[in-house]
Amino acid sequence: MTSKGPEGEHPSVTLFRKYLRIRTVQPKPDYGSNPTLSSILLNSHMDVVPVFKEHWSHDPFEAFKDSEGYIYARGAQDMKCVSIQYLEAVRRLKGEGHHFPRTIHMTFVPDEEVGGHQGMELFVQQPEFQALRAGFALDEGLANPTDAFTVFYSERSPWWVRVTSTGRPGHGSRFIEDTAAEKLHKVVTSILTFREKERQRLQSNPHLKEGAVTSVNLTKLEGGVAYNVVPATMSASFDFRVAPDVDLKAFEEQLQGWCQAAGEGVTFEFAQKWTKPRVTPTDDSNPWWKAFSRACKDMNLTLEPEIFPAATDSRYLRAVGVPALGFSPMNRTPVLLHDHDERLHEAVFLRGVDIYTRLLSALASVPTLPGDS
Ligand SMILES: CSCC[C@H](NC=O)C(=O)O
Ligand SMILES: [Zn+2]
Ligand SMILES: [Zn+2]
Repeated sequence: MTSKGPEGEHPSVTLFRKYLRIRTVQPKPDYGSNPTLSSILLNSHMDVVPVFKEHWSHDPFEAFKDSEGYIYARGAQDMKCVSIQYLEAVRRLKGEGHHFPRTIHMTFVPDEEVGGHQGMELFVQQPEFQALRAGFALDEGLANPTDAFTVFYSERSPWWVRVTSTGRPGHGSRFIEDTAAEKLHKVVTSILTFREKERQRLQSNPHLKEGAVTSVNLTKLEGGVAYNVVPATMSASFDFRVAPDVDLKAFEEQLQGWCQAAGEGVTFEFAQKWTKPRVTPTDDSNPWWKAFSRACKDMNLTLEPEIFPAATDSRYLRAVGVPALGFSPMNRTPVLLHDHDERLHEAVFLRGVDIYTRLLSALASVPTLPGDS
């Protein structure tokens, strides 16, 4: 028996008819694609963050679907949804027999959640990456609880800073001068004062979104050996997320200034220091944005362009000159990445496949650009 297509036609006949529709007429045959054009890169990371199983309503690795259609799992939003949506959209386009001028590549990379140092950071330096000839990339975004979809055109730079303070040790019963703790306290106060200023700046200006200001959190305090021993060294660790418009040299000098003002023997070191923030233009000067936003408009989707508040692999792509947008098509969905009970409604997931299908057609059809060889 031969299987029949949706309209009862033999699939071989359907394929034959699709081939006939491609206008390969001499003297200007349309072979469908143009491998000299730069490609579209669809990136997603495979790793997920750890879970606190006891806080979950369902096993985070079972992908339980409740009676309403919510799928619970670590990675449901960040970002296994996107990986499968890419694959399904490409499968659909291939199944429908589409051919586009530009090649679409998909990358499934490791280690994004721990900084991408053995993942995308390394990959973009390899000849295999160059060989993809990526002209534009899509990567992850965030859910949006409203009807709109958020799209990210830049990111804040992660600066993970450890401040170490050294001072005079001694017996815990005495008023010792110049202790590590009091100097560290000064630095902590300076940094938390800066934090409050940025928080206020964000709060008082409705036009500013989270990613447009610099955030910082005190995330670790270390030092000390016993109640009655004044330690000679103590440290405080901070997670800074520096807005892309900040002068990074001046910002580092500010850090230096806070440490110096606290006294002798206060130094800082970096555990992460991103210094190449890039912005992908979101106006019609950027043909990729034009195609992306146009396709969204055609689907009646409302876009909210923003700066990604944390860090993704997009920063490595943008830094090597590949314009990138961070987009996870999840509207009417609370932002639950890295949270307990991370979940996604199946209808939102499926609509995402439709959205990518349209977006990919538009992006892979962007006509020849000056940069294309
Ligand atoms: C400094 S690399 C850390 C990358 C991480 N990415 C996702 O959460 C983040 O904390 O933003
Ligand atoms: Zn992610
Ligand atoms: Zn993540």
